[in-house]
Amino acid sequence: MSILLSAEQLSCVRQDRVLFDQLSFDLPAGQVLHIQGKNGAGKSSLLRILAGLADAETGQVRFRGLPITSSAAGFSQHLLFIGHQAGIHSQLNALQNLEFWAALLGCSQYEPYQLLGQLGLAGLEDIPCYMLSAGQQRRVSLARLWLTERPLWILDEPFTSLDKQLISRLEQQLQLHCSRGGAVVLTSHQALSADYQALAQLELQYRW
Ligand SMILES: Nc1ncnc2c1ncn2[C@@H]1O[C@H](COP(=O)(O)OP(=O)(O)OP(=O)(O)O)[C@@H](O)[C@H]1O
Repeated sequence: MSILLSAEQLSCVRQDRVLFDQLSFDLPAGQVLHIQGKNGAGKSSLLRILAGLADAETGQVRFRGLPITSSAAGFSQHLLFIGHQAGIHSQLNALQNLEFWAALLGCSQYEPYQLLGQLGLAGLEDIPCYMLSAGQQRRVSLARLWLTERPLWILDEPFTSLDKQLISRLEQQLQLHCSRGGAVVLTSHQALSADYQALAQLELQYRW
């Protein structure tokens, strides 16, 4: 399998605390990398570095062999990053958020009502997102995963606020993405339950 993403000797310091040091790994196409660790261990910091949103103290990140800093704009075309925040426009409704992302992600072949139905949002299409529950807002946010062909997904706590049914549906989508040659880096405090063709675990130890 070809390597999509490589972390090489990454070190990260926040508030004079070394979160991780000399961290290296490869993420092949088809793999899910599940990053775990206690609160404050540095999981989100690592994801932001992998996504090119923050700098490491040392080391570098490569996408398909090239440093992501060599073409940040090019790299971002291959990446879907969903952080802690839902990242939705709260004044817009679910349908309008979908339209925005579909345009941004260059997706023209999708059935918005069908997708929202799949995500358990049927009947809620016209309500401004700020009126939705936390789990419903998370569902709207995750709709992006059904709208993109970008190969690399970096997802910070994607299962937060989701009920069991949606967790299962999301895991199916991750499996499908990997079977198509994509790869996923995610953080989660809970174990993954689907049967992934390639699943790697990385535990970040909390350092004082
Ligand atoms: N931008 C920043 N400036 C200063 N300190 C930061 C910054 N971002 C994170 N930190 C610190 O780095 C440490 C790790 O934070 P991070 O969010 O990466 O942890 P985490 O493992 O994702 O935690 P959680 O499981 O609670 O989400 C924390 O102590 C935090 O206060």
